[in-house]
Amino acid sequence: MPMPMAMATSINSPITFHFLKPPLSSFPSLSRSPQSHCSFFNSSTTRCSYSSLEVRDVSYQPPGTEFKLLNSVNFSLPEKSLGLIFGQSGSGKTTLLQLLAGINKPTSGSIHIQKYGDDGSPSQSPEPLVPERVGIVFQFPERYFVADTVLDEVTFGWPRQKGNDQLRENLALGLQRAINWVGLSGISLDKNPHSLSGGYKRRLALAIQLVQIPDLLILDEPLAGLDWKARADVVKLLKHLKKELTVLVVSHDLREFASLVDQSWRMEMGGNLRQEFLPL
Ligand SMILES: Nc1ncnc2c1ncn2[C@@H]1O[C@H](COP(=O)(O)OP(=O)(O)OP(=O)(O)O)[C@@H](O)[C@H]1O
Repeated sequence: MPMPMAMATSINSPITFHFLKPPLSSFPSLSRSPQSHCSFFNSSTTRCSYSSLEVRDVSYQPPGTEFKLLNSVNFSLPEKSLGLIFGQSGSGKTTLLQLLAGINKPTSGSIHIQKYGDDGSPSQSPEPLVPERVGIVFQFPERYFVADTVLDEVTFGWPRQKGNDQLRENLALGLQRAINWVGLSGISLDKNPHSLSGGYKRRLALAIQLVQIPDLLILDEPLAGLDWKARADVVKLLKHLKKELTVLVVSHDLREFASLVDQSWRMEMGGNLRQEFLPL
């Protein structure tokens, strides 16, 4: 494993990095740019601008096959909210997540971020959701850990060449924020990721996706394989994260997510998505 560009000198919070001057002792709370902005018209009326993920008429037919896995999928998810997709195994949920993450391209339809003004109408042209701005945590992410230390795992994809100090400094700042944010700051960065508890492995997988704040954070079955305590921990963490991020979850664990879900959809066999309250 090559040495990471950012070398931790202190393994407990706060993390410090050789190339950061001065060493960080605190970091700002997460903020997204652009943020939603509210105007106050009178004592009872507040109008806010906001952005929304908009999926329009998305269909997907794998190349070389004759059948559609997704059939004209439509939904919107406003920023800083949590949406949950549930449905039968094999209905197409993961297929949809893969399109949102840019792993595959829709056969037809569009996936955009649309900004809205105070009056609720679009304030500019929709922007495509770019894969670099999407964080995705697959099912059982710990199975894909490749490094011997937490620090190497989290910095694995970082640029290694010299001469890009600004980028590396930004990544280091983002890393410190992400580590604190998911509650990993008490964990030694020298620890082997595979020796972490189930819940902490999931936190690490989340931290990796949060170094650069994504426009959309996607989680595929985030509670799968965890014991009851770790499941409760992850749910609590997501409750916190959704205040700042747009989160889309695919899960069968409807009861545990019920208190966090802002919108939900059922994926029906044949790849048809329809809005539906959680069937609890
Ligand atoms: N590239 C592909 N070519 C052909 N069929 C595919 C391809 N990818 C997925 N499928 C099929 O599409 C269907 C939907 O799969 P998908 O993984 O999206 O379902 P899912 O709803 O996420 O299921 P689960 O809840 O079990 O994870 C399945 O029948 C799967 O076998």
